[in-house]
Amino acid sequence: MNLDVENGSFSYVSGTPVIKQLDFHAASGQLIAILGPNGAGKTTLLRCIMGLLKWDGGTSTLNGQEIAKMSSKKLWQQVSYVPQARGAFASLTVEDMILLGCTSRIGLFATPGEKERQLVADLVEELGIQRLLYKNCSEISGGELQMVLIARAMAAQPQLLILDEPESNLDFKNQLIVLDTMTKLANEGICCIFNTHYPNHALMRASQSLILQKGGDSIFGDTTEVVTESNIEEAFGVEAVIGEIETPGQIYQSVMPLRVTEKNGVCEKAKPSHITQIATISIIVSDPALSEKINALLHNYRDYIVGRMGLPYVQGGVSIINITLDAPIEKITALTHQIDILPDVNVKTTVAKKVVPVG
Ligand SMILES: Nc1ncnc2c1ncn2[C@@H]1O[C@H](COP(=O)(O)OP(=O)(O)OP(=O)(O)O)[C@@H](O)[C@H]1O
Repeated sequence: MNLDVENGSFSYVSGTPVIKQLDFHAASGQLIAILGPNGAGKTTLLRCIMGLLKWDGGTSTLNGQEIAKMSSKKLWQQVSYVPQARGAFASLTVEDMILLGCTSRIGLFATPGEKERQLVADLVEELGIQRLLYKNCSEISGGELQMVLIARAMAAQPQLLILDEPESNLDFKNQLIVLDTMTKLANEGICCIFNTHYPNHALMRASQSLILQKGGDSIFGDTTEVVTESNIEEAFGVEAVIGEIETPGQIYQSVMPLRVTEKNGVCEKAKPSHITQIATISIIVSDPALSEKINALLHNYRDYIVGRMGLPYVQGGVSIINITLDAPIEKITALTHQIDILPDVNVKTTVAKKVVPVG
């Protein structure tokens, strides 16, 4: 699956752009976060991508085919959308609401069979909402409805899952369930794109991020080059620090907002360093199926890798990979992050104090 937005521009009112000349690429297996202040245009962007709003200029294509020219049947067989869980919802049971997600595959007037009911049972179990199955959607909370809408979208078994603030409204546990579910789907090859108000969630899970600013400017790339302290300040007008929280199993990056600065400049990707540093990255993988994904990631950084040692420790049920890099710090950080967001992988990077000027 490949989704491409080329030169996308949109405004509701002529002369007041919401999105300006956006270029954006998403592929199977990616989990992509879209960030930006309230009213920047994140929902508008999702709606433009899916053809629910018409770009003023530019196109979205899915596997090379322009979305605006696709039949809605063909589009919704491949794409599922989870809108924000606001407003009134039809008086359906949770089970029937989730079964609706199957209609793009089995047809609107077909009766769902045992296979579809089993799929719904599996989904509610995965999302921890079994207790809601026979309740009415009008009698559940906003957060519960959010989980039901995610289950409905997953029931369609899409190639591309687009979610508008899926973790808003949810408590810590359900936020993690949603993040884990999106991560799992991405690792199964689905592409997930989600709007979020949590830069931490982008840092924890997203391989790529897009920040949309008020006025339509945007920046897109690897999460570590986009979700930076300076871009948070430019886009949100908030001074913030990105720190690390170390647990025995993992190091997490976390954003702490400090104060309102009202700065409102243009976001930029982190500038490449003119020095390289020697670093070792130690990886412990407990799921052998992930080795292929890690190899593909390492291949992208092959120009910087100066040493590599793999040690399958079968008795312990893990594989240990040690990588030595000579690379600009942002490449070291980016590779560490790409590995870190994989499930069942521990990664630890040590950077040597000596720095080497490039050239
Ligand atoms: N149908 C509409 N007609 C005119 N203006 C609109 C319409 N929908 C949204 N807007 C405006 O477009 C801008 C972007 O709105 P949008 O909902 O896409 O932002 P958002 O980034 O998703 O916001 P939030 O984070 O608050 O959910 C806002 O200024 C909003 O007021």
